[in-house]
Amino acid sequence: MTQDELKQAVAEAALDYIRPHLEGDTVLGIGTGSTANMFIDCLAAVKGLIGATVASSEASAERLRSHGIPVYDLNAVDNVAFYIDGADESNRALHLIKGGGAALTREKIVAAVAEKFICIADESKLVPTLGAFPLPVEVIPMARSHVARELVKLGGDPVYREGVVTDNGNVILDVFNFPIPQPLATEEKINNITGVVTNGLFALRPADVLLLGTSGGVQTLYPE
Ligand SMILES: O=C[C@H](O)[C@H](O)[C@H](O)COP(=O)(O)O
Repeated sequence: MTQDELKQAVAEAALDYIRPHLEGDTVLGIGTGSTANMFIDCLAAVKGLIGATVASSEASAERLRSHGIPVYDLNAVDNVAFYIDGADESNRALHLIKGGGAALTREKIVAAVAEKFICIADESKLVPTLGAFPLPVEVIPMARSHVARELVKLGGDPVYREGVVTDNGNVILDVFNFPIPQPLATEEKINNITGVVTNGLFALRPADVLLLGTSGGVQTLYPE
């Protein structure tokens, strides 16, 4: 199976997973990226079963609206039942690296609010140790050089993602050559650098379930 076919399979599996829990007023959190886009397209077929969505990026909000699916401001909802999103990497504890599409901060906010975070990914994303994928860090623009120097002190090799401005008006540093054996400690350490908005590690709030697309079918993984 191609990577796109695996992503389509997990998007459909996510819909099957949440469908029995949908009530007319259920609010869903929707992630960002190619896998989340496939989920949005699946959701369109059952949009009458949900109340509304909140989106982790302007791009996802636009795609949801194009299907006639209502998108609310997060401040206007009391509860988000499920957050469905992809990832750039996951380990077996379901700690993730996210932000390849620069949406990490809003993704982290919606994930923090959600009762259950369902991660959807193809099998290439499951790794023993996080960090082969460069870790995205969202940074206030004036702090870029300072944060880069601090990331070098932590042992990484930060690279400015040229030409990218986040939905929040900030910039991204991608940290290369930075294996992450202790995601919780690393997430906290990087977030403590002045000028960092947040980093793409989701360890303090990991996924609750990973639907992993493999050539043998979709596997349902829980944190180990
Ligand atoms: O900022 C982007 C997000 O964290 C995405 O969830 C992540 O990059 C995975 O994207 P894709 O589903 O396109 O591989």
